[in-house]
Amino acid sequence: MLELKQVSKSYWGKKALDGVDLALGPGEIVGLFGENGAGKSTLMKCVFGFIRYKGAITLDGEPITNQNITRLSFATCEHSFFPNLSPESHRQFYQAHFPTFRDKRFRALMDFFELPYHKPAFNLSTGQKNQLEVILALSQGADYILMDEPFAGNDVFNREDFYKVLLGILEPNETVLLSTHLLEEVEHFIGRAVLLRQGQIVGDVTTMELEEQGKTLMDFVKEAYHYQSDRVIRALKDLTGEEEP
Ligand SMILES: Nc1ncnc2c1ncn2[C@@H]1O[C@H](COP(=O)(O)OP(=O)(O)OP(=O)(O)O)[C@@H](O)[C@H]1O
Repeated sequence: MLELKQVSKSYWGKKALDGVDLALGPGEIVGLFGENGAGKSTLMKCVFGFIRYKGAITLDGEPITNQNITRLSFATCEHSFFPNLSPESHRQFYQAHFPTFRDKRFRALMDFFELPYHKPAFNLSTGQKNQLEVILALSQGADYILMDEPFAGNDVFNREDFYKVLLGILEPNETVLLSTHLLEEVEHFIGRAVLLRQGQIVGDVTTMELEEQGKTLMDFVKEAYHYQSDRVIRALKDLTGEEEP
């Protein structure tokens, strides 16, 4: 289990995460949602120890160190691959460094996305770079796969088909935490939705619970955010100074 207990993070005195408690169990596929600046990327960066934070993050009760960090993998829209290396060189590097590397999955996903094996990563398009990032995170052989807006800039067919493929290849003990703004696209892929607002968890629900309540993921997010549907009209009125007809 990946567990965050009372995790807080401030940047220059301003809170980005505020007392977050979250536990992810084996095999869960969890969507992490929230408005821009809600703290989604900060939460993931804390898990990997990229930034300092207050509170505790543990993996099966142990702190995350060099001993267990390979049980986690990360796909970020900021990209973490080596720009000068080709996908094939990444494959060889991962195979040498991660005993759990899933070569068959790597090749299957490379074929699915039709990525070139021998082109340096910096020569790939933005969408292809995202694909390589995701392929590496999924092939590392990690138990916990965290993805932060992995497909910002990818076309809709690629994204939708990818989620279907992902559901087909994930093994029952693999856990995914996926941050995205594309609620509708991942609604049928995830089993649980966690909602962040101003650094705090304001919603945590399984998709089965939503179904029982007859709600969509969008309903849930709007409710938890107290979304005001007249926001646009009010903003336009303020900007143009015009009264409503
Ligand atoms: N390096 C930084 N220095 C200062 N403030 C930061 C830094 N990184 C993030 N922040 C601030 O922390 C808060 C949370 O940012 P974060 O990137 O975690 O949000 P997010 O939910 O991932 O947003 P988005 O959906 O826009 O990617 C924001 O107010 C942001 O401005």
